[in-house]
Amino acid sequence: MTIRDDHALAGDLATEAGERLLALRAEHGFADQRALKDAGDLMAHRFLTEALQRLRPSDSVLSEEATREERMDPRRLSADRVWIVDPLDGTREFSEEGRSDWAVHVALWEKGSLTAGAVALPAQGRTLTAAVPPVLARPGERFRIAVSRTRPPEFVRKLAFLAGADLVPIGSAGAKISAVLTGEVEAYVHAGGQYEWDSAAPVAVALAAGAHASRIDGSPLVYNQADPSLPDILVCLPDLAPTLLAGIRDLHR
Ligand SMILES: Nc1ncnc2c1ncn2[C@@H]1O[C@H](COP(=O)(O)O)[C@@H](OP(=O)(O)O)[C@H]1O
Ligand SMILES: [Mg+2]
Repeated sequence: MTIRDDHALAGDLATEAGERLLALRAEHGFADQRALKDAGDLMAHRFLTEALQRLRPSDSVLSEEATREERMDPRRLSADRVWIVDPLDGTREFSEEGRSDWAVHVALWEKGSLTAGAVALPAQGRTLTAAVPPVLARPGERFRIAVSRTRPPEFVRKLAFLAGADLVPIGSAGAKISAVLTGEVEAYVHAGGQYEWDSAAPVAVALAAGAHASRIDGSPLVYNQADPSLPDILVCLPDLAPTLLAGIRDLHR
């Protein structure tokens, strides 16, 4: 790979890591899910961090699979450019045969904002990018809210009831945000725990597409913090944001 612009690099790296994960899945099989998860996380992390080290040697990297010391490296906090990557988001789903709700996230944060991002959905055969973002659908009468398959927040069921929406369980934050952007659902709500790498790349794509993306209290999602915890998020079609934010506020009173 030669030196390319940051958008192209994000897209190429996410796509290539995804292709390697598909090959690993085919080769490894699903008999030992724990081993498949670990092998996928490690292989994709190594591929992305080695490629970024080679192609962007002066940039910092924040990866889910880095060691605690690497994640706490103070140079990241004073850096102008930080790649925020989740080598395998939806690790659980990656290890389940037939599931396509897992993703590779590659985002670039520069001086306070996300300036490039790509989400590869290898088992869906596509990569969404902030450079060429999807065209958003218009909301219909009734709408759908994507939630975690395994950790749906308690209040989201009530929110869906109040808003007249259906809940759609999907694995991976990247796959859920992508589902909002491609019209499979209209919103994604999460609370109770998550990290910067779970949302940076899909949020970069969502914002470029003109979707709403914020914390569930409506405040901005802020990246490259000392503590990478970013425990809650709302991504939705822009017309639905006022209703959903008001509903969430009422349920938390
Ligand atoms: N309560 C929680 N605490 C920490 N991480 C959480 C979480 N809920 C979801 N996540 C992370 O967010 C991603 C999407 O989760 P889910 O599929 O349940 O919606 C997963 O990333 P990884 O697969 O990269 O670990 C998962 O670990
Ligand atoms: Mg993740």
